[in-house]
Amino acid sequence: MDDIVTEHLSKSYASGWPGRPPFVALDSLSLVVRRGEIFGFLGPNGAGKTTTLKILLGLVRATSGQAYLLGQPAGDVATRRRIGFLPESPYFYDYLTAEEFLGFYGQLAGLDRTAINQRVTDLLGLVGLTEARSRQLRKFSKGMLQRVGLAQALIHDPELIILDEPMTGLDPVGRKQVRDLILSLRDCGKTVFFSTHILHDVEMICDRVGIVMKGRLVASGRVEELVRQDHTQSVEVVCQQLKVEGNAFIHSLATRVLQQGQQCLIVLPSPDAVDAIVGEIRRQGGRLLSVTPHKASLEDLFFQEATQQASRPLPHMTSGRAS
Ligand SMILES: Nc1ncnc2c1ncn2[C@@H]1O[C@H](COP(=O)(O)OP(=O)(O)OP(=O)(O)O)[C@@H](O)[C@H]1O
Repeated sequence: MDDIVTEHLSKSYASGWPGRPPFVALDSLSLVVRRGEIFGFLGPNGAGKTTTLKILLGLVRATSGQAYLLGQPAGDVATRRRIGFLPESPYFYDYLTAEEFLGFYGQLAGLDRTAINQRVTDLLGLVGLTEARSRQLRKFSKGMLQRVGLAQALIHDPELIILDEPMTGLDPVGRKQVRDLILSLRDCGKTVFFSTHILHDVEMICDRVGIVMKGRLVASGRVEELVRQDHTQSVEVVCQQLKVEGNAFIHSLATRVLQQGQQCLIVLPSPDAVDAIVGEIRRQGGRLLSVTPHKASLEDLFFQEATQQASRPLPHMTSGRAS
């Protein structure tokens, strides 16, 4: 079962200037988030992440394309009750205590007093804020606020949880706490869809990832699969007692050659040339010390896509209506 499906989702914003074409924030974005998985929606600033999330939640209307959540069209009111949402910059009522804040959202969700009390206790425990139950939110750190915000998104025990940049602005400890929370939500059978521009968080916890750049989904899949697709995997060969200067054969195969004293580092663009280089090192009387494949990371893939997208002109609509 798929919890989120988007089909050719596009969104253009009116430019606000007469004669200037609308700005295309989303360009035919199709993705699928499966039940019970953690899906990271990764992209740089302005890529269209928040726009996508707002469309999913029915807060913004797509210019074209379809979006379904839990099998129903995005914006469906009954389905909204089964979804939890943490916005990028949530507003906190400073003078409420954590308990009052969550109680307020419990009331909005239509829970009765007994259910609210139980839920608030459970959630404060889950997010590690039991001790701060009666403390006003104005006395909370940023990390604590983010965790109470997450508790707010979970007050009605939703099946699908959508989080907009939940780790942004947190220190490493705060980020780990939020990551652990997301993992524990998956353990409880929830589906989590979160946007971020922090690669490390995606690599650490996501089952699958979608990379969005300039409104387009440029890659999607399991992190290992995406990285494997990347053919730029390089290999570092380290050897001794080899004079590389003037060796045209080595220079023709290597992307980088560094001689430091007796030691020499040869970087190859792919594993294909390893045999030839090792043979040449031996022929020249060198001593092979190590051959280390450099596994391409999500970061490499991200930057590769970013560089390609940067050379693409900004999307503008030439016709059609923006809303
Ligand atoms: N209401 C709006 N009117 C006009 N342009 C908008 C509007 N909302 C967003 N945009 C533009 O659409 C593009 C995508 O914005 P969006 O907020 O979806 O990106 P994002 O990936 O969430 O970025 P960030 O990580 O900075 O929050 C940006 O260029 C933004 O300036």
